[in-house]
Amino acid sequence: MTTPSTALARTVVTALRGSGVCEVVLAPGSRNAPLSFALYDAAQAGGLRLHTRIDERTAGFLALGLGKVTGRPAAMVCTSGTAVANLLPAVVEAAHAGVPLVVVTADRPARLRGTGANQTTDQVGIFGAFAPTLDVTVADLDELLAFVRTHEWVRPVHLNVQLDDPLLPDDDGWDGGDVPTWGVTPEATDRDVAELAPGPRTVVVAGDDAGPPARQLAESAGWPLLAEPSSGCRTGDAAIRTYRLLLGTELGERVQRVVVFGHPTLSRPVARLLARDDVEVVSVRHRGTWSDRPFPVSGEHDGARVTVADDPAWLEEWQLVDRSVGRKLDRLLAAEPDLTPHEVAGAVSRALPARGLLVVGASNPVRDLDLMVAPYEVGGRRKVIANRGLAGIDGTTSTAIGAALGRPQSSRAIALVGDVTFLHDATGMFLGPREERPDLTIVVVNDDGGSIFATLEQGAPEHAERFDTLFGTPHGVDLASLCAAARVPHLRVDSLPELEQALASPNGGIEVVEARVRRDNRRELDEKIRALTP
Ligand SMILES: Cc1ncc(C[n+]2csc(CCOP(=O)(O)OP(=O)(O)O)c2C)c(N)n1
Ligand SMILES: C=C(O[C@H]1C=C[C@H](C(=O)CCC(=O)O)[C@@H](C(=O)O)[C@@H]1O)C(=O)O
Ligand SMILES: [Mg+2]
Repeated sequence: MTTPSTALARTVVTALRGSGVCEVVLAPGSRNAPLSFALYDAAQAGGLRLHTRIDERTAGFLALGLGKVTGRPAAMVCTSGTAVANLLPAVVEAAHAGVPLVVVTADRPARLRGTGANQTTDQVGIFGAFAPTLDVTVADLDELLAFVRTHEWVRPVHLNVQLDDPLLPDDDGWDGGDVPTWGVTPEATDRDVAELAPGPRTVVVAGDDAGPPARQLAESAGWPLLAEPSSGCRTGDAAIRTYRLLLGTELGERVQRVVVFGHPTLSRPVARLLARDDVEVVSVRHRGTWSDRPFPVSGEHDGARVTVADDPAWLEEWQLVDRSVGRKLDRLLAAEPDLTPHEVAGAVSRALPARGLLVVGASNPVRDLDLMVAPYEVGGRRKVIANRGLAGIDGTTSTAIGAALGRPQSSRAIALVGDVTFLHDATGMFLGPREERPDLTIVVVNDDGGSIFATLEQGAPEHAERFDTLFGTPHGVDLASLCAAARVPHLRVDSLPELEQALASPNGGIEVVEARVRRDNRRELDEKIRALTP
């Protein structure tokens, strides 16, 4: 018989494993020592893979990346106090994006709550509705299993484990114990699928995590597919590369109906289209909390299909114009004297082979990719993901490392991020010498600040005097030195051929390719691109 805290911790670990958790990210602490020892033993027994990270923010986003590619919850474990609060960014992103996640926090015993006991705060309910808390005091496996399994993998859950002294096991270890069988929740049978008739000039909008159903509808109906890079369906002949530019033309004005899948977040032209009162919007439900659409819809459904294909002339018109504007965009960029962020995104999208993994950061990189990705072939099994639940720039490096670790079958793993995004998660590169490292090329588009703001209202000349202080935030950080400090190989490139050469010859392991680009001409370049017409 071991100590009560060790017995409780082992029961919690058994419940995690009995709920399908195979990946656990641990941040070191003393109060969570019983959990740490139990996790170590379970990992040794072969029941799960254990990752250790010193920064809980990093741990949270690493677990998020693992969950995004496996579709099963990863768990993250930490000590009490501010460590718990550092998990909130990953929790709210997971909740809004519908990514499974289990948060396990060590806590002082309830008798100390409300006192000045060290490292003791109110951890029960700390994540609000984004991750309901079970305050764990007794080793009740059935209760734990019931709680962790009820969320059906579409939102995080929080186990707050009260652990009392003695915290360390007093036996020779644990064999991981017997693991309850974990059954996958059966697919709901009473799905509500909208039956759509041809006729209205229709486009299919595929936002983040829309998945193949959006493409399948567009292809069977013969409708243009406006798919964001992380939609999971930027594939096939119906996908329109320059849709965000075309929506501002006469073609876009003729749209009468939209079928929307996933979580569209990228562009104002799509947001404007979905808000138009002369356009009917049919919504296909997406995962994630707050799934109500922020625009009027004629109906919410679990799916959508057509009984007969529509007149092909409408799609053919979009395809013809798309090819024309795409050629003009490529010519415009090639005429620029310096390497442009859009060309970086284009090179990265071309370097992504079938079965490859691409993790793209918020801000301009995902938008540049949106303009530059020539739709991939169907069946290429490329996985392009982004943290679009809340479009944060935090934790992107960690998300990419987690996704690469969770998808070892990837033929190649690449991340495309901006410099501020990269700096925001610098600790994502701080892996201990015994930590598993994936092959991952992190392409950093370095324009020494946040260039997206230059393309927004605050980038107008009248704000120039305050712009860099408030929005541009130049930092002058030497990324080579930062990478050296983390012992991560770094290469700087200043031209498209250099970038293409770097992408064609990966080092292996985690590496950074820094593409230096301008930020001073971003607004002007953006305006020239937006002005392109068929
Ligand atoms: C956690 C978080 N903080 C702040 C923001 C606001 N924000 C959006 S984009 C951006 C700048 C990103 O700069 P960078 O990564 O260099 O990309 P660029 O715009 O230069 O392409 C900021 C601060 C955010 N989305 N998330
Ligand atoms: C920087 C933030 O997010 C803003 C980023 C871009 C959005 C945008 O309008 C891009 C323009 C386009 O692609 O068409 C902007 C928006 O949605 O209005 C976001 O607020 C931020 O800190 O919020
Ligand atoms: Mg930048």
